[in-house]
Amino acid sequence: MELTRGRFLSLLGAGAAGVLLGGCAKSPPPVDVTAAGFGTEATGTVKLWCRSALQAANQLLVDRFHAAQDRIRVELTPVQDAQFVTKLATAIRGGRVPDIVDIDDINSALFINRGVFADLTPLIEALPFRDQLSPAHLALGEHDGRYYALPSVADNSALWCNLELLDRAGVDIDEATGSFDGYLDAARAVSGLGRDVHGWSFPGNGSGALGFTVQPHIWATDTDLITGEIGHQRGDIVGNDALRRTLGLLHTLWDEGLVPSDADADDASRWAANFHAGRIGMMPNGYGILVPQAPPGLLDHTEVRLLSGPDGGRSFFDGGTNFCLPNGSDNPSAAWEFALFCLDVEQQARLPESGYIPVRSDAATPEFRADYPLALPSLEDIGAGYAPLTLAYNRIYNQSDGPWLAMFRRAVFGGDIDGAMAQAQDHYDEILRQGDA
Ligand SMILES: OC[C@H]1O[C@H](O[C@H]2O[C@H](CO)[C@@H](O)[C@H](O)[C@H]2O)[C@H](O)[C@@H](O)[C@@H]1O
Repeated sequence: MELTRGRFLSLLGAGAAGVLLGGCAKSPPPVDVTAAGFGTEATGTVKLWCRSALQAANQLLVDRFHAAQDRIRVELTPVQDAQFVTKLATAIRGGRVPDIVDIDDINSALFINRGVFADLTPLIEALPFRDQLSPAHLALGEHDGRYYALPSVADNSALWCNLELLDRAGVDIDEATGSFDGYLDAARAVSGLGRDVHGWSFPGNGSGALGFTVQPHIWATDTDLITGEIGHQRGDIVGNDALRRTLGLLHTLWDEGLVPSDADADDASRWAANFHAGRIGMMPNGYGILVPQAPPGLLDHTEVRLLSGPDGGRSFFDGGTNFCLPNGSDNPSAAWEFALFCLDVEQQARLPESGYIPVRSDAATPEFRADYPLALPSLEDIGAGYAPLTLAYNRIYNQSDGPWLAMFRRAVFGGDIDGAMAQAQDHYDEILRQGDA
């Protein structure tokens, strides 16, 4: 389905629409990635936009690229996550685009459906490591059987476990982490260790962080909360048993005091502190949040598992970034050369230094396994990763006035699971209808 200008603007929100409605730029010609010599021996400057959260990771790659060759210089511009879509859309409308963007993978489809990114299919299909690339990242960059995005960096959620607490509570990590019954038994046992110790933790007022860490419990059953193809999507909320049981688990954890008592107010800014203090048994979270700030010693008795569904299964949020080349840029050939450099195993295997995970499963070399055991679980089971392909992700999950957080809070803190799901069904459908209208 081709996304009309009206649909595109409504998805971006009123602020972006106001800017973008100002003028009507002509569509630039698509980048021809099949031109002779494309992506080799290029010269000049590459303008790269990255998510500001990933600035350090991108800067390391740029520095190493500069050290490895002297034909191409990369100018890095960090852009706040909340402004990325609007700024890029504005640049596209104005006809002054960067050569390459390292965009949140869940936002790739917004632009791909508008037809403003280069078709990278022949380049991606020719990569010798194409089959090792993260399938979920690739899926977010696919449209009508063509690929418009190259996976670049993974930012995955998983379950982080404090083995010292689990051992003291007499809990076996594998029994504890394979089902909701296992989670609950273990959380009760760990919480019994002391007043300040809790079996579980979640940021009950952090919409995006909850989207990142709670949804995989549902995906582990091969179910999503959104159903249908872009253009015909609706919520799969009422009657979604995996969702109902997930909300039920989280309500029980709250109701029985198995999570910290201020979890209802946490917008994810205080989230990791209790785990770092050694007071949380199990917590869904991301590598980049837990590892860089961890106090000495904690990680020696930390293990990571993928997130389970109610009765088993495994999944994780396959977040992070994709490289995309906006049509109409000055130097796409050099941009692709830089992208390929970043995809080298040598570069990918160093991503945990800046808090991220490779997008190539073959980056799990013996050295990588020895150096970064806590980054391994999602890489070893890369096919279990998922992220929803929708144009409405931000409005449903990342905006704090969206239906996801409202459903979570009414169900988990209010205990009205059925009422919360019924209300969310209507709100999901409304947003998806507007987005697809
Ligand atoms: O929007 C999809 C993205 O989800 C993650 O971000 C969310 O969780 C973070 C905490 O884990 C939170 O700090 C952020 O505000 C949330 O939007 C993830 O970090 C992204 O890489 C992922 O693509």
